[in-house]
Amino acid sequence: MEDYFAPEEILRHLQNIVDFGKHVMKQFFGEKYVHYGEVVQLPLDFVKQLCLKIQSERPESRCDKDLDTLSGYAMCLPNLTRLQTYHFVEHRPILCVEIKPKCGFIPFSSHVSQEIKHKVCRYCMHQHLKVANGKWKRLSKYCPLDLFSGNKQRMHFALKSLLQEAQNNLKIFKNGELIYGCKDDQDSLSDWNELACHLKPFFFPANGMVNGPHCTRTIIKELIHVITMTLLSSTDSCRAGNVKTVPISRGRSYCEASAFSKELVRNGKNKMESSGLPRGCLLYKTLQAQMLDMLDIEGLYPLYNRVEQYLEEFPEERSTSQIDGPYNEAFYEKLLDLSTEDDGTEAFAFTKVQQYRVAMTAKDCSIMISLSPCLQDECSAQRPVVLASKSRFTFSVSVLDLDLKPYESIPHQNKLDGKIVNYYLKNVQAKDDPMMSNLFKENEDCTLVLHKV
Ligand SMILES: O=P(O)(O)O[C@@H]1[C@@H](OP(=O)(O)O)[C@H](OP(=O)(O)O)[C@H](O)[C@H](OP(=O)(O)O)[C@H]1OP(=O)(O)O
Ligand SMILES: Nc1ncnc2c1ncn2[C@@H]1O[C@H](COP(=O)(O)OP(=O)(O)OP(=O)(O)O)[C@@H](O)[C@H]1O
Repeated sequence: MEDYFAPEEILRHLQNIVDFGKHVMKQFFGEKYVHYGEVVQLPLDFVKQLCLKIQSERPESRCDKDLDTLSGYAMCLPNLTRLQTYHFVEHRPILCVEIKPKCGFIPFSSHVSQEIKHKVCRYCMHQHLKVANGKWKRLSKYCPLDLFSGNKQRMHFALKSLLQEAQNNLKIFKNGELIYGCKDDQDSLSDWNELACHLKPFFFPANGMVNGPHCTRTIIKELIHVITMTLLSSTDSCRAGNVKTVPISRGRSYCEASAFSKELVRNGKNKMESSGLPRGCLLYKTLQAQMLDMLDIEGLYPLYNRVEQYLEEFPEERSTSQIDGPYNEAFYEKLLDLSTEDDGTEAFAFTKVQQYRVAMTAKDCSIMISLSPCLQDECSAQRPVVLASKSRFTFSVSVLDLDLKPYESIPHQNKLDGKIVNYYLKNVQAKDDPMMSNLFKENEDCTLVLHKV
């Protein structure tokens, strides 16, 4: 049975989304990166026609969610596949890369019960379960810890891996139209050739290159370089840069399952570079918000149960606790309390639950990078510019999908965490090369492990 929501409930829900962007995410991520939009009213006829028109374009897996055609309320957002920073000459071609980076850190919480969670990141573990469940056909070599490392070599590897297996983590748009990503049955080689054809005029406008595999590789390299540079750029400053935040160095800075880490070990190198992210870049801000999950779901779940018990006893407290909004300044202020010492109070449990919801949101958001070619004499100090070998781009970086994750999804998170870890332990780690994990131990503890010969 479908849920029916009264128009005023839909309006409240949409207003909550806007408020959350405006009062919370904008503070964490920065003014320029967040576009929270506004709630608008639309004629019902228009909404119905729109719904019919887009139905065939929606991914099948999302079609269980119906579009609301009854309330007449909708969210109006800028088109983030276009440049956000300036009113730019519209007829210029625009390239947009959308990345859903997922969780970029390994839990550092002492509540974690399985050692593997301190070694292998959730994305890499989850990959195996997703392939087993048929969500994707192949494992991806992408590891979020490489992308969030700030080390260019690791970032290049992560981006190349995303280009090889885009899954739902990478999309590329040209002039607002999807040209890459979102297909599981893709043959990445022929797809790269097709992608390179689209990209060639952007990166080699003088057209001095012939086609072929060498040309494709060169163009893909240029693309990866440009994405890396924009991801490391700091085009905004915000309050969270000045307030106390979770030290980014907490937890391990690499994931044992990353193909990049494994390759290093195989080549006899045991030093994993993590150059660190510049404080102003969007990746850094995303990671900061993700790290509001300080207790891990294992430490958080008992607190969720405490909140549940309390609300059962005092249901009227649900509105004062702001679980369902309003997501205003006061809500934001409460999120800044980073203490992890449990004093046994409901207040502590409420704060940690809300922080966890914000962290979950940041773990599932997407980054949009829009690039538009510009000429040398058009560059000015106010316009961020990124250089490729034979071209230059002005760009904007934005964050997308910032609706606060529901309180009700916490039990699901808890179950899923167990499933991911158990599947990995049973089906993957058990079969892994034991030599490999010994090498990692050497690297981690800086002690010599003597192997029997
Ligand atoms: O739990 P995860 O990590 O699988 O994330 C879900 C995403 O799957 P992914 O792992 O990115 O393929 C999932 O992505 P897809 O819809 O499968 O592309 C959703 O973003 C889901 O959010 P929501 O429940 O629709 O609000 C996401 O659920 P939340 O956990 O963020 O609620
Ligand atoms: N403001 C925007 N500008 C450009 N593209 C967007 C914008 N918002 C969403 N998109 C595109 O639409 C995709 C889906 O967006 P999002 O996840 O926010 O939709 P949703 O409402 O959760 O979808 P669903 O109705 O399937 O649940 C994004 O991954 C992105 O490619």
